[in-house]
Amino acid sequence: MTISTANLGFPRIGPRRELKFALESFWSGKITETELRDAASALRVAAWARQHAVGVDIIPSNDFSLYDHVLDTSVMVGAVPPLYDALGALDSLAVYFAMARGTRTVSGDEGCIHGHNAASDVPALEMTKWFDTNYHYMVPEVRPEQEFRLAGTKALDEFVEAKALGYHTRPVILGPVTWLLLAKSTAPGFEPISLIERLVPIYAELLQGLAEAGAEWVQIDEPALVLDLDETARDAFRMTYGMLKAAVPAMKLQLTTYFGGLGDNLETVLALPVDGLHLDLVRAPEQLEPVLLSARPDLVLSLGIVDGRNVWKSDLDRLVDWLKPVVAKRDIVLAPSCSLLHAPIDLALETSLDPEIAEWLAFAVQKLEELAVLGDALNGDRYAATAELVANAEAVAKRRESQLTNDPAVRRRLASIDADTSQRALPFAERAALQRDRLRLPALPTTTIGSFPQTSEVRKARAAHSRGDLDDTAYRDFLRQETELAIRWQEEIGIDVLVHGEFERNDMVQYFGEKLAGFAFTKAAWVQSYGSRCVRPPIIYGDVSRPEQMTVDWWCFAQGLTDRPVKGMLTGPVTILNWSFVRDDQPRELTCRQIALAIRDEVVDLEAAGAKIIQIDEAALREGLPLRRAEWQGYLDWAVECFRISSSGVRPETQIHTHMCYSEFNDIIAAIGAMDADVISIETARSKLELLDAFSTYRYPNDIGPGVYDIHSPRVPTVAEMEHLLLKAAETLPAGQIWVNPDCGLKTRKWEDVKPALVNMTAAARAVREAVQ
Ligand SMILES: CN1c2c(nc(N)[nH]c2=O)NC[C@@H]1CNc1ccc(C(=O)N[C@@H](CCC(=O)N[C@@H](CCC(=O)N[C@@H](CCC(=O)O)C(=O)O)C(=O)O)C(=O)O)cc1
Ligand SMILES: N[C@@H](CCS)C(=O)O
Ligand SMILES: [Zn+2]
Repeated sequence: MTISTANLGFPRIGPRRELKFALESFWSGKITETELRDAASALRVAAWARQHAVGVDIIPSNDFSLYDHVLDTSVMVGAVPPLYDALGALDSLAVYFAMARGTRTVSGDEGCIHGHNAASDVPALEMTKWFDTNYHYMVPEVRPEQEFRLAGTKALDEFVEAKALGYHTRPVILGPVTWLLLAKSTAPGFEPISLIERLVPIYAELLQGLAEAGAEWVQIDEPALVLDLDETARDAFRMTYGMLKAAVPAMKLQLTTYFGGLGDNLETVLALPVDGLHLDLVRAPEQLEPVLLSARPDLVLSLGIVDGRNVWKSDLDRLVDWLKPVVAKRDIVLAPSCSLLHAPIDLALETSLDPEIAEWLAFAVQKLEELAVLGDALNGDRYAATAELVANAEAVAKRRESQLTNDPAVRRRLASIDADTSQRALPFAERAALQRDRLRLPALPTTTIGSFPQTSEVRKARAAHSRGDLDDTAYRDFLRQETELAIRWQEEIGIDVLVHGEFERNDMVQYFGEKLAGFAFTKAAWVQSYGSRCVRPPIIYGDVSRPEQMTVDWWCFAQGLTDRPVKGMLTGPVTILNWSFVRDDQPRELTCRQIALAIRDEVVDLEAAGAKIIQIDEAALREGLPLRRAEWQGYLDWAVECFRISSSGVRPETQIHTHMCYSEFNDIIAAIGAMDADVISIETARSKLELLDAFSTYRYPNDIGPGVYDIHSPRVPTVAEMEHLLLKAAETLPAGQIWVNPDCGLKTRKWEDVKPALVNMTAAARAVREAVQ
């Protein structure tokens, strides 16, 4: 029986974020298209060389993208909405980046995503989260009259590019069914999946081209197969793969699933005429047994056994023991559970981690090395792999036994919490009365979500500080100056509840990761979030606690400058958990409860320092929902409890806010209600407040700040527009329940956009106050 190793996708951003810098230079006119394309090619070449050097047998191509692979697929099949027609050829960079970022005739702005300004400008496509990851894709848009054509040659070009270098790759393509299931329709009631028969011939043509160029296998990603699917979607899978196999019999198809188990889709999948099937055995190890029982003997199984979504070394001995009986019976491919897009590239670049912790970790390159060792070990060549297996076993054992992961005080504290810990002392109505008396805010109070523009001066100062070129005092003074300017300006334009601006924070999760015990943070472990934007998720390796205050000094400084209330500003436990690499040696909910207690400590200290309002952001609570509906309630129960643990240590007169972006609340509105925040600010501007229906139908009792200003666009909303939205909100909700704020934080915007927008927002609030009182 043969055993080979495969990769499903390599990180694209580059070990030193070369793609980010090339893109941003191109967008600001500093480099040409040729220079951008050269930089992209250099990254692909380096990635192939690296994977080859590590010993991966099956190396992917077309896993690279200049912005997003879902957008690449839309362009490939000619699904470019007519809005972009005038901008150039369908496969031109002008059209591609217009779809990704919108166009803008005013000053060049790297951060000007998702927006447009002048009448001739076009908006970007909608952007949303890729399954349950922190990666965002551009939502495909289709119409009932949609026609497709093979409009892009990227998959073929990259296969040929690799081949010319001597790498015989397996091209990766996003499958047609998943692409359509992710698409949105411009016509109400029209189901994009009904276009499947028109789309499949384009894929057949692509496969034919790849086969003629010499490709033997193609990896077709269909992660939708791990979701709850109806019969229409299952029929679409049957029809698609039947048609593709019949059209291009010579091409071997590897159907690739990840982010979960096939569950009730298993029977459908095993009946498809594909040649290979990839399973995510990290998320769903239990599916191996039924697959082995029922799969055709000639179906090549690709076993995703190395975690592509986390940073821990695999336990190779355990995997060898588990897989030995399997490889004795059939050909298999060993692979990461999913594309390595979601992992940082190379642990070797990370020079300042505690060596004890570094020894427990594997980033993308190290994960591929693990596969090579496993391949050797399972190929009967245990001897060749012995040294690596021994080293791996030692590292795994050291992590298991390490004192660093275990803090008895945290465990004792967690064991002592009871129902009161997650319960405010009074119900909302009574708290609200006390808060009204104390805060004396006008009707429809104005506020913002927390961050103000992270200008390049702010980032440069922080970079200089961490390099040691700017001392602590100079850095602190610089941040104080920025904070003071922000406070003065908010007072000047008449915002009612102020924020300090978050200038001291590199990121809303990483900042806390750097201050909490049990977390390690990295310097170079970037993971793409969208386009050129990246994050460095902190690594939760041990029991979490808060050794010292994290935000109180900054809040005190800001509050000391003004008589108006300044919000304390924290990231909530669920969001910190969902945007970190989480330890895999205990349930996630246990880690989340530990974070919740740490955040609670900060909330209590902010109150003791005098904060009357404290915001605990839970931007990632909604997106953390499991992919299968049957698992939602279990997650929501502990997620809501964790938020409540973090927010319930304060007196009734202290007002707790929360904020959620990417809000699609209809199906979880009861859980949002159960969080019992005094005020919730949500993203609504883009949906023209449609989201408020969920709150009004549910009779959400607490206060709500529906975002009236779409911060994803540099466009300055007019007073009339925001007035209209507020009046519309007042038709749906009692005016006394409404706050006035933007959709989200303003860190990616520029001051020149933010200032007029917030001036208009306060004017709109004043006008509506008069109208509704
Ligand atoms: C709300 N969002 C967030 C998500 N996840 C998070 N962990 N955080 C989030 O805020 N998920 C959903 C969305 C995703 N949205 C975004 C929005 C913006 C970014 C972004 O801007 N990322 C920055 C990096 C942010 C950061 O860590 N900055 C650091 C380091 C800055 C840096 O690059 N410094 C340079 C030197 C600077 C100079 O000289 O100019 C260097 O180190 O070389 C900081 O500010 O200190 C990005 O640039 O990609 C991400 C997700
Ligand atoms: N307080 C954060 C929340 C973003 S979701 C900010 O304003 O950037
Ligand atoms: Zn937000």
